[in-house]
Parts: sequence; C-alpha cells; structure tokens
Amino acid sequence: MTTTKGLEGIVATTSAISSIHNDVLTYRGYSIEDLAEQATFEEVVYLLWNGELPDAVQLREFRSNLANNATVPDEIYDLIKALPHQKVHPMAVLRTAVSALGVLDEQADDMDEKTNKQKAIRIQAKISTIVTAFSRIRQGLEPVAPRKDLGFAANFLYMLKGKEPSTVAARTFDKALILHADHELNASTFTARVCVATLSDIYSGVTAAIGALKGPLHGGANEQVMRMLDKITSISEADFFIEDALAKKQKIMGFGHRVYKNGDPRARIQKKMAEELTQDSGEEKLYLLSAHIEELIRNRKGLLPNTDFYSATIYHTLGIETDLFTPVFAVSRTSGWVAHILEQLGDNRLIRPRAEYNGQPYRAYVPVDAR
Ligand SMILES: CC(=O)SCCNC(=O)CCNC(=O)[C@H](O)C(C)(C)COP(=O)(O)OP(=O)(O)OC[C@H]1O[C@@H](n2cnc3c(N)ncnc32)[C@H](O)[C@@H]1OP(=O)(O)O
Ligand SMILES: O=C([O-])CC(=O)C(=O)O
Repeated sequence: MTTTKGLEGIVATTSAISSIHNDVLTYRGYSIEDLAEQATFEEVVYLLWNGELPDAVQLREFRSNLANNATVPDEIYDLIKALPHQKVHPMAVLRTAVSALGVLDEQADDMDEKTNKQKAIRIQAKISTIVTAFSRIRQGLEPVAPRKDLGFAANFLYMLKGKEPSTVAARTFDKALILHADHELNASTFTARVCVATLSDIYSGVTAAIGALKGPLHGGANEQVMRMLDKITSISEADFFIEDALAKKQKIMGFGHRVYKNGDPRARIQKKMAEELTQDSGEEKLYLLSAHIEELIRNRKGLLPNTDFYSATIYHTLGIETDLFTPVFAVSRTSGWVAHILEQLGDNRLIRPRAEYNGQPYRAYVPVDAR
C-alpha cells in the first residue's frame, strides 16, 4: 500500500468539471481569466452543472429559475432567529440552515437526476438568502427579501445592505463569485463527493462540504487574512509583524497552496481587482498593505498568495463583514460542490480508501481486574 500524508499527489477520481494543469485553471475547458472577464456567475453555474455555456434563452430561463427559488421557508428564518446570534459563527449557522433546508424539502431523498438538478437550483438560490438574512437578523434588522429583477451577485449585496449596489460593486462581486466557483478536488469538494457516494442526499453533501470549507486551512483562511490585516495598522508595522509570526512558526493565512507552486492564477486576477476597487473607493491603503505583505512573504519564504489573500481586501472594500467572508465563499462554491455531486452520482461507486495500520500489534485481551 502507498500512502502520503494528506493524500498529497494522489489522484482520487476522474472529473470533467475543472482542471488545474501547469498552473492554468479551467472550468469545463474555459480559462478562469476568460470567464472572470466575460461571463456572469449564472453562466458559470450553468456551465459547471451542464458542461456547456447556455445560449441566451437557456440563460434567461436559468436566471429566472434561480430568482424564483431564492425565497426561504419561514421555518428557516425562525431557526436563524432562535440561534445565539452574537456567539455563533456564520459558517455554523449556514451549515445548520442548509441541513434544515433538506429537512423541509419533501424531495430531499428523491435521487433521480432531474429532481437532483431542481434541488440544486433551490440550494444555490437560497444560500444567498440565508447568509444575508443571518447578517441582518443578528444586527436586529429585518431580512431583506430577494428581488427577481436583480442578477445573483447584485441580489446578494442588495439583501445584505438593503440597498441596490453600484454597478462596479455588483460586477466586482460577480467576478469574485466566478473565481471561487470550483477548484478540482479541494477538501470541501472531496468531502461532498465522499458523502454522496454513499447515496446520501444532495443536502447532506452540501452540508458536509460547508463543514470542510469552514476550517482556516481551507475557506476559513479569507477571514483570518482580514483579521491579520486589521492587526497591522501600517506598512511600517508589517515587517515586524510578519517576522514575528514566522519566528513563531505561525502560518501566514492566504499564502501557500497544496497544488499551485508557482502561484494561484485566481490571486493574480484578484490582486488587480483589489487594486482597482480600492482606488475607486478611496481605500487604497488596504491594497497597498496587502501588496507589501505579498512582497515580504515572497522574499522571506518564497510563498505566493492563494485565492483567499486578496479576497479579504475585495470583500472588506465591498462592505462585507469579516466573518461573512467564508460564507460568501460557500455561496459561490456551492455551484462547484453541486457539479461534483451530480458527476459523482452519475457514475457512482462508494469511496472507501484503505488506511495503513501503524498501531499496536495483535495482543490478547486483558480483563479489567487484571489491568
Ligand atoms: C481556498 C483555499 O483553500 S486556498 C488555501 C487557504 N489556506 C491558507 O491560506 C492557510 C495557510 N496556508 C497553509 O496552511 C498551507 O499552505 C496549505 C494548507 C494551503 C497547503 O498545505 P500543504 O500543502 O500541506 O503544505 P504544508 O503545510 O505542508 O507546507 C509546506 C511548507 O511550507 C510552509 N508553509 C506553507 N504555507 C505556509 C504559510 N501560509 N505560512 C508559512 N509557512 C507556510 C510550511 O510551514 C511547510 O514548511 P516546512 O516544510 O518548513 O515545515
Ligand atoms: O484546491 C484547494 O486545495 C484549495 C483551493 O484553492 C480551493 O478550494 O479553491
């Protein structure tokens, strides 16, 4: 048996959804650069789930399908209100609420492809409503109902703030969602696939994936990046802060990657987005600090930023609360999880690897009185 710690380098499945090859990331064969520049998030979700970009009619229908399914049942609002708002992490709320959506969906256990795709639409559409409702409820505000005339990205920001976002904000957020939509066999996607490969339902798969995304070595890193940036109040402080963290053998959040060793292509796009957005909004200080830290870590450790690093600057500048950064990632990545769940179920086999045993050798049982 061969084993590598953390399954590094192990090819665990075939997949036709996204590819990372020579540090180039593609979704269904389209480069992430082209999609981020030219597509909308809805087009990308359709692409991930169906294998092809939609034509104009298909896109219109898909958009209205999402918009028509964005309202959540009252039980979800009641559940969110009943949770201890000030103490609980929004990712824990999201995990609980998506699981509850499954409880309330009478078709949760219908496993045919058509019904699974309808449930996929329902989950993708409702997840924005859940995240934004939680944010408002914990501030003592009423949740804002989704609007049918807004695109997915604009609707999220509208439900969060209660007012329509600017065109720049909506487009920047749309692009950010595209960049996070899928990423081959990352930890949360693998989790989703393992879960549904037992023939468990799609809600269980997404709930399990949310749990895996929450951790700071994965999606949770974007929140930790912002917490770090908040602690460093000026560029002149950054050198000391980073040196100190490295001396203490702490990991610098938003840097390093299991697969990319020459840099994450998404981070390059996000860096430019962060620069433009912060210049536009007069918050350039945060971008300049981030760029300085990137330079420091590159020189000190040879490490490059991953997709979580500049996300922090972008989300913060868009006015998103820091602990909502990872839920925002989940809103986008749901599209990838669902694509992988559908692919897994389309040609399923139970996922059950082996463990190389390194415990005690075979030994005789000793009765409790004799121990
Ligand atoms: C969307 C995403 O999930 S992107 C990843 C988000 N996560 C983060 O940003 C958290 C910070 N980064 C990390 O912890 C890691 O780089 C990971 C988890 C992303 C990848 O981990 P692995 O492939 O297991 O690499 P591993 O943790 O073994 O690191 C290899 C070496 O680089 C160092 N290293 C890797 N990342 C960092 C970092 N961010 N800061 C400091 N040192 C680092 C490790 O300490 C280790 O050094 P050593 O060989 O001297 O012990
Ligand atoms: O692929 C990974 O290991 C982590 C990552 O970048 C992602 O999920 O977007």
